[in-house]
Amino acid sequence: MSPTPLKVAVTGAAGQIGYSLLFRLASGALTGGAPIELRLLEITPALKALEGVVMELDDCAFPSLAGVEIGDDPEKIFDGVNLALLVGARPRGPGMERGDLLSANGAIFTAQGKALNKVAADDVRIGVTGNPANTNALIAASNAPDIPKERFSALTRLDHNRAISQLAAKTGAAVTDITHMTIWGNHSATQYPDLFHAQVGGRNAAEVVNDQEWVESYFIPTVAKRGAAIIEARGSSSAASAASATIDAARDWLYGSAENDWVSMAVVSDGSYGVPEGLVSSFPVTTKDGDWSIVQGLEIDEFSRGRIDASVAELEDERNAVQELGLI
Ligand SMILES: NC(=O)C1=CN([C@@H]2O[C@H](COP(=O)(O)OP(=O)(O)OC[C@H]3O[C@@H](n4cnc5c(N)ncnc54)[C@H](O)[C@@H]3O)[C@@H](O)[C@H]2O)C=CC1
Ligand SMILES: O=C([O-])CC(=O)C(=O)O
Repeated sequence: MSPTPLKVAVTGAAGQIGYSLLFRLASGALTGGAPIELRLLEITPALKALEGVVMELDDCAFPSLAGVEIGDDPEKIFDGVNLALLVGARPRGPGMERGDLLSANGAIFTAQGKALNKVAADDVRIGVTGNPANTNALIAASNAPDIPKERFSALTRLDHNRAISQLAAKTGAAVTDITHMTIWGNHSATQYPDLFHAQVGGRNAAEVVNDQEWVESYFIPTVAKRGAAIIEARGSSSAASAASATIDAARDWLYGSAENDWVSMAVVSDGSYGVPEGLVSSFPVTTKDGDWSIVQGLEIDEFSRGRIDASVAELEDERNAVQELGLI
């Protein structure tokens, strides 16, 4: 008998990220080919477009796709889901920061948090991609009091992957030689991609690069502002790379991160590294069997401390703003 399919909800399924994400999920990229059932949530006016996407999913005849359900009612779509990928939200346009989306998108995550609280499976994990991702995860978690807060995370894996790619290009190493990369803080222009703990072929990345000017003036801003550069070039925000990172993050969370390495995930802070408890902030984490733990004991020098603190201060401002809006 084939195993019970993993029930995965995707919100905003008719959007640009959805158009890449659904086909990767259905082809087995998350489950390694084990059966997956897709539960796709959209707003009512987008359901017709979503029907077209489902026709295309059918036409791929993916062996691992065990079923697809679509709808506009979160309580129906989230019923019994083991994983919810919350992608659906308005993207930013040119000249906007992701934080500008707080009030527009915050309400979506209040309603979805409540629905997940009511109907999701007991083992549910919730990954938030929709921006501003960290604070949307905080909103969803705050509205789902029966789901442990550790089950919510926000996506900084795209930033993590961007940082790996930039470091590989600079050093001539293969991406597979880059390990121990960390994104700290918010998925925003204040994020801190940290080269001081990263490694290239087992050697300290900052020492291999040996160019603090490149780190400060090129590497950090290129990674932190990559989303804006893509919007500028493409006219719309990153989609296929965001879908790919959403899968990388979910796969590692459910099935475990690589031995002798770590990944970046925005998770609820327990106070580690001076990040106030309760904020959803990106940390170096290892994952195993659906649980994550923050890597402990890393030395944080003055430069890194300043960068982490600046991003965390922005997260505190976002938390205050959504508190004032009554969303948490
Ligand atoms: N964390 C990250 O690394 C990244 C996050 N993003 C964010 O992901 C989000 C989605 O991006 P795109 O797919 O490009 O946007 P899009 O506009 O193409 O698609 C969003 C979809 O969400 C749907 N939607 C809106 N409200 C909804 C609701 N209440 N329930 C269900 N669906 C709803 C819309 O109808 C639309 O089809 C944006 O907020 C974007 O900024 C994008 C790239 C990277
Ligand atoms: O920049 C944006 O608005 C979309 C996004 O989050 C990213 O590409 O990192």
